[in-house]
Amino acid sequence: MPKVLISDSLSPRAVEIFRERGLEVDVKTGLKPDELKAIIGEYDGLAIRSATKVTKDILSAATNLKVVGRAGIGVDNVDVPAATARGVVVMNTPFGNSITTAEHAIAMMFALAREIPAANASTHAGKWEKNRFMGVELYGKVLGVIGCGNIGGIVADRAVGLKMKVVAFDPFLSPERAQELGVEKVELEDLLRRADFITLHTPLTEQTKNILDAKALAKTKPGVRIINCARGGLIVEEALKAALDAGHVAGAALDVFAVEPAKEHPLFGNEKVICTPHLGASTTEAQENVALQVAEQMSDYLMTGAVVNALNMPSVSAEDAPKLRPYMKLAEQLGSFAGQITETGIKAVTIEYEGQAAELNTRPLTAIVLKGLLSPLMESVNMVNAPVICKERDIKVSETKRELAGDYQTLVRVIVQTEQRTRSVAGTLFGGDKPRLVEIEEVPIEAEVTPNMLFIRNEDKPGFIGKLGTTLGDAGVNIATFHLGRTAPGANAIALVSVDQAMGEGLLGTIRGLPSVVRAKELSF
Ligand SMILES: NC(=O)c1ccc[n+]([C@@H]2O[C@H](COP(=O)([O-])OP(=O)(O)OC[C@H]3O[C@@H](n4cnc5c(N)ncnc54)[C@H](O)[C@@H]3O)[C@@H](O)[C@H]2O)c1
Ligand SMILES: O=C(O)[C@H](O)COP(=O)(O)O
Repeated sequence: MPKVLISDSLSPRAVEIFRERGLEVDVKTGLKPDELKAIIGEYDGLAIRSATKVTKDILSAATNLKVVGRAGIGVDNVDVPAATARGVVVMNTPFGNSITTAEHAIAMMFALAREIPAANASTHAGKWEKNRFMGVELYGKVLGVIGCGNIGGIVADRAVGLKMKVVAFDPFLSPERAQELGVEKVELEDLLRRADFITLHTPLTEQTKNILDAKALAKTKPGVRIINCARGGLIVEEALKAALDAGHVAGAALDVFAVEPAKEHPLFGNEKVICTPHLGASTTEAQENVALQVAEQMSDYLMTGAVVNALNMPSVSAEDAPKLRPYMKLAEQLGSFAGQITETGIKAVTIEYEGQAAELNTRPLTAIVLKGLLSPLMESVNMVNAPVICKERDIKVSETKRELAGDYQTLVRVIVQTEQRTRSVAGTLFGGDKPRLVEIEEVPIEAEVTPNMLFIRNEDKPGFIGKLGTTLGDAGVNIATFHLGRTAPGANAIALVSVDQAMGEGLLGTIRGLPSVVRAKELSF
């Protein structure tokens, strides 16, 4: 039974779902990195929010881990490349808390405009400072949205409803989407110059880090108010402090900080600054959503192989997973076969999908072909890291699809181009779910893949089969099945022999010495 650890505070719905779906689950929040490292080896899945840092060091001890599920959006607390290298799927819940976070940004904007936190504190203190707090209206003001994706888009929509003029900077925002949202797509400089309020909604990346630095802040409109409910690190906090102190920035509302938890901060105590402790996603609705989604996604993956919302693996829907299962087996066998008969550096791999196979979601199939292909050549390869390894090694991977069936209703062919030659192997499914090899190096053959196999390329001459049978018999190796194929009488032929045990190099040497044998290779699956 797969075992999951919940290491951050998640709605109890997550535990219920894991248990209902047949998984064992432990909840241990507030673990120190060393404590997490000491126990992570026990778990197949790790469910987190933003507090747990899934570092390379933690992953190095995660010997059984298959999936990290982020109940939320940002995965900057997960070393995704390190997880990918170890074959760990990283998934998030991209929409579950977007409305909640957008509402927090809007609440922060109102709070800034009317100084609600300071007015609240003053009133509670019995001061009744009616003349001290003079706000500004949002009506007719320009809101600059930096990053207009899910959350930025919802904020823009709400702001349009408040009769604000919304300008958005987002290189990936299409003109159609901008029009649909009723926002004007602008360059960053333009946004900085025009906005009365600026709200940030990008992920933290190399491009967005410090996007509001001293230079950018200097270009903003005097009296601008800034809201950050995305990630600390987008604003240079010292530069913001200087701009506030100089009176250029009228106020800032921060939900996120460069270092979290932020227990001390140069902006704390500044009455122009409103702070919340990373509460953007903290509503009962959003937490229910993300806990439920992450638990379902992780359970699906661990129990059925379905992949949804993964950042480092192609999606496989719960509906597709059973359809793909026999193909996954076939694709892995073909990849492994091709990998085992390939002896020199691979330059390119093409996977051809014909007939019914061409109608499938082929990305996971291609990923597992690559896993099969690379496994004989290196350790610790899986579907998650195989495409990355190919990229790193300059192995060009391509897919072709032909929906018209040829001799078989469904066919997958793996073509491997090495420095010296091109080799191919193709297979089909008999009866819809039984993988069969049907072609090796363009020679038709029909064979089931079994754990121990002998692959021979030979000249098509009389006497060869008898000699091979005798050689195997003399060595005490039982033949389970024997398949032959040739392109034409007397031409190059192939023998694929399924044997009941491994053979070893000594016996293979004898087989290679038999007349007519061009090449012999022991294969294991
Ligand atoms: N405070 C919280 O509790 C909280 C909650 C949820 C999400 N978040 C943060 O909000 C961020 C946004 O979430 P989302 O769901 O809207 O993500 P999203 O991917 O839907 O949107 C991000 C947008 O940023 C844009 N973008 C990327 N690079 C950019 C750049 N260099 N300049 C301008 N725009 C750029 C993208 O094109 C995209 O449209 C998340 O990455 C997460 O870090 C915070
Ligand atoms: O990226 C997110 O989803 C938010 O930052 C929420 O983080 P949290 O789950 O730690 O509240």
